[in-house]
Amino acid sequence: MAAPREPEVIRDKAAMRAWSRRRRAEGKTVAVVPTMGYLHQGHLSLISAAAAASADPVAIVITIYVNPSQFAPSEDLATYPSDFAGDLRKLASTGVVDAVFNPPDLYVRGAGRRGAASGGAISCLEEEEEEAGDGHETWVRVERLEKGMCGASRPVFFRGVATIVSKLFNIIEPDVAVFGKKDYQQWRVICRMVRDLDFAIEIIGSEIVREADGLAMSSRNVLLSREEREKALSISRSLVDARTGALKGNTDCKQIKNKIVQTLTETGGQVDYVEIVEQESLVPVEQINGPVVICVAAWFGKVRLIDNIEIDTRS
Ligand SMILES: Nc1ncnc2c1ncn2[C@@H]1O[C@H](COP(=O)(O)OP(=O)(O)OP(=O)(O)O)[C@@H](O)[C@H]1O
Ligand SMILES: CC(C)(CO)[C@@H](O)C(=O)[O-]
Ligand code: BAL
Repeated sequence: MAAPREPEVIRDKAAMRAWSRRRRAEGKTVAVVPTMGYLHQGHLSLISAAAAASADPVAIVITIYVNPSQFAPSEDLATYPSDFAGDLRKLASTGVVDAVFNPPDLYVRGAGRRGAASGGAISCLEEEEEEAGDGHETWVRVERLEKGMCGASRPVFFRGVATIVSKLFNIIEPDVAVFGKKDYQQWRVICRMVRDLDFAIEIIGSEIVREADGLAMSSRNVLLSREEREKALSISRSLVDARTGALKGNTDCKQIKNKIVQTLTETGGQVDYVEIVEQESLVPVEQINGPVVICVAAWFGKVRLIDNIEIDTRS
């Protein structure tokens, strides 16, 4: 384990790009871990994956930026948890993080929005509706992969994610970027975007880190009441049961999905979706007979949680 070390905090994009270029000139591999902050052990596991990404010395950059454009106006941008000082302490304790990129705002705001709203709790969707001005208007879309699952209930989510990740890639110019498989569809969307747009960046998908009782770690978990958290354990339990069943031959997707929906509903969750899809294409399947992933999103109280489990009945 490395000795604790304070990372450098960089807020300006030109300074970030210059920092990154200096590290590359020193012969280092630059690895980035994009996050929205309120860091937990899941994020720290991505940092470990970044540190192990190359035999060359690795310069690790964590981005902490709550991207307004991936939230629709009805979503939880305003209540998204944050604790920058706590995040810095956790990052320092790893001893391997070199820089934190924490910009105040990464969007050019139109004339009507300049000043007061900059960086605040405002969705770019709202801005588009309110002004047809000179603000940000360029979007990256991964047209098919963004449509189902989380894309169905969060209409601007993947457009916002693909756009901000492209911007971060253009600013930091990393060699490697690490994403968690907890956000499975997001990881696949980024992989496809990188392939299609020829970003010269290796994308690493890192395994889900769970609490001891199985709950997938997530920044939003802090918003759950004790009762909601207890009920939310039904997500990981039902996924593990489905996997165990599938490996024993219960491979009918309709039955598996119905069972998960029933379990989540009976424990007080409100199901957004349960889907069983091919791992890479995210195309829904009717029968499990190859590498698939079961993806779930469900509300417990006011908190929407996602989780998934990969299954390959051939292995
Ligand atoms: N439990 C986890 N295991 C592995 N990776 C994770 C885990 N939780 C988050 N990540 C990854 O960390 C990166 C940053 O995610 P983010 O900052 O949104 O945290 P989060 O815990 O997913 O928050 P949210 O509550 O918004 O879902 C993403 O690539 C995400 O997949
Ligand atoms: C990738 C990301 C940092 C883009 O804002 C975000 O969606 C997240 O934290 O998963
Ligand atoms: N981890 C995904 C970020 C979001 O839910 O907006």
